[in-house]
Amino acid sequence: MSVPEIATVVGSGTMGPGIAATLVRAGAEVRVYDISAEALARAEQTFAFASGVLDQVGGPKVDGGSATFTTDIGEALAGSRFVIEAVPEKIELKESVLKQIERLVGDDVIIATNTSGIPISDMAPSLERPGRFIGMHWSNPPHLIPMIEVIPGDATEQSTVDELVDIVNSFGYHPVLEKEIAGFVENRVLYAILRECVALLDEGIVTPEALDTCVKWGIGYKLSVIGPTRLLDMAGVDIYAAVSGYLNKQLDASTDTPQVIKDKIAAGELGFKSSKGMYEYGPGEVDAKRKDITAGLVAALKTLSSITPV
Ligand SMILES: NC(=O)C1=CN([C@@H]2O[C@H](COP(=O)(O)OP(=O)(O)OC[C@H]3O[C@@H](n4cnc5c(N)ncnc54)[C@H](O)[C@@H]3O)[C@@H](O)[C@H]2O)C=CC1
Ligand SMILES: Cc1ncc(C(=O)O)c(C(=O)O)c1O
Repeated sequence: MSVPEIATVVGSGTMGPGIAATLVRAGAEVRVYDISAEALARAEQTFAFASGVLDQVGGPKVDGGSATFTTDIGEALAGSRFVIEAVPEKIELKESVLKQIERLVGDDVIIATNTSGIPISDMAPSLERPGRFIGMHWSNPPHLIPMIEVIPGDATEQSTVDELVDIVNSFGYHPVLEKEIAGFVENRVLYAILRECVALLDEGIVTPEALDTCVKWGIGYKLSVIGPTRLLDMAGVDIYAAVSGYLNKQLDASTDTPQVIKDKIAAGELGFKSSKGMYEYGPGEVDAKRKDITAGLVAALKTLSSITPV
């Protein structure tokens, strides 16, 4: 199966435009919908940027893809064969948007959610046809991270799972089929790392710059080639037993969002979007960092795609 001829992206903030660019490159006629005209205007620009990045990467391209941007949900969903919801991570909002979508599409249309980790079965009861509802978790930036978690809920039909796996394969991404669990797999791992990182910073064990160097070169570089399961074999399962025996009980085990992060939110220090977060950014610096991150990911994607999978 190829990517559906007509697809709709609902919610066009950080994730929507890159998702749309990926689907368009795979040949789909994509309608991008958002309730906010301002968000859509920004999305047109980020979509164009993401499409340019995909040209730079130079992967397979299917002719005939196109994108239109609209604040009219009926227009966005008319004739659509596949819908990906990417509105903010609030369950009540998602449920109401999902219901709205379901009323406007055919019975056999797949409705996927890009939730970062809300269990699919928690949202499914809001739908009349939960069999066609499924988790499709893209990673940020979605046009450059070629892995998508596919998460069926209790009521998701097997045909929905199979079709989504085919769709993900059709644009050359790696589908990762998982059993349902809060946070799914990627964010459980990422948030275990981030919890420890924030604790180490808060305790003054390491500076932000030194932490980033340590994790990027000591862990990220290595894991981008070998993966954690293989890493256990390379290090030795006996080493893991020896170290985890004394270390696991010392690791941060807090269950709430750290106070230092709550303080930053209260101060409006949200990161790139407010020019101050964990770091502070001078004029033009956020754009420069975004460009460097894109260039780095493009180079790494090309290299990692060309090496033997381990
Ligand atoms: N930002 C990230 O790194 C990642 C986010 N996600 C998930 O993807 C989803 C979207 O995240 P972001 O793009 O970061 O959010 P965002 O806040 O940047 O964008 C959400 C967009 O949805 C629009 N919206 C709000 N209510 C709407 C409605 N009723 N109908 C249509 N559009 C509506 C907003 O105007 C906004 O443009 C969330 O569930 C998030 O957890 C998943 C992977 C990575
Ligand atoms: C900090 C953070 N949180 C969530 C996600 C996600 O995948 O949902 C990401 C991401 O990189 O995609 C993230 O960086």
